[in-house]
Amino acid sequence: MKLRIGSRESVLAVTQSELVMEAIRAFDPSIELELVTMKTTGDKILDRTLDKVGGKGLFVRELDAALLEGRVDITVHSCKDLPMETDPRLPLAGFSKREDPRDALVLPAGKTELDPSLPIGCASRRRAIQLAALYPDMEVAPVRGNVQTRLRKLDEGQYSALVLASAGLKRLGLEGRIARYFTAEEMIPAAGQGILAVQTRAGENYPCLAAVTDREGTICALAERAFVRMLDGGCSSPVAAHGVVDGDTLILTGMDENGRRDRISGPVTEAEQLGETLARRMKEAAE
Ligand SMILES: NCc1[nH]cc(CCC(=O)O)c1CC(=O)O
Repeated sequence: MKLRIGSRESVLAVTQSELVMEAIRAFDPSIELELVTMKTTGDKILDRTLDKVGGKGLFVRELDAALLEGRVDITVHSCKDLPMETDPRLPLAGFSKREDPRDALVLPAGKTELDPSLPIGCASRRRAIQLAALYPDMEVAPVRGNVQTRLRKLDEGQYSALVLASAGLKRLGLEGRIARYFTAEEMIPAAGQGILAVQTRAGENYPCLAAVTDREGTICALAERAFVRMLDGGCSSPVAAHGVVDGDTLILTGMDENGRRDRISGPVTEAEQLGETLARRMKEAAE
């Protein structure tokens, strides 16, 4: 059997797809794996922040098309880049074990302190809202591009720091660049941050994907995504959600677009309902 894996072409996306390929290979070494990389709209438009480009799923559209047209068999995504609504023709077949979900502060190479005369580079409204509370005196300016591009802009002196996902930095072997971790309470992560999602075509069944799928990753992805979906937040909305599994209990913390926070807990078997209930409760409180 041969399996073609569709991925964005950034170093991080390829590294993540290789993690999935390794798990599949360990599960069944007889499966022939081929990585097919492509640029997505989100990779091509680099001069604007993505909420200005509009439209959801800027990092997935081309991969969805390749999957629908049969040019690839599965696609690998950062869960947090996926739109909250999924095309019934392209179900999410597995969520991985979660890498560190926290956001992190990265300083320019050689620096040990924030330069107050330069902005913190961050293109996500979710991060910007929470940064304002953590660093009330610092300016925030947008930065785009893949992780390597952003780090280059940082090191060239355009920013005092960047806020990036620890997960991406760790997977790229760049953990050493992290100057400060924000706890998930200080900065609630994006829904699905640190989790990989595997997408397939409806009707296809790949038993090897069991090797990629993780119980806690799945519970958190489902609950966090349900929360954001119910609040009507896309992948570029400032809405944040973070789940923690403790035995059979899920503790889910959410933030709405006004920066209000709330928390719910309940059985892991009701992950999506907990996300929806928390969102409904926060909507009502905001009215
Ligand atoms: N939006 C870009 C993106 N998508 C996934 C990650 C990191 C990996 C992850 O969170 O799973 C990143 C980079 C970042 O936010 O720093």
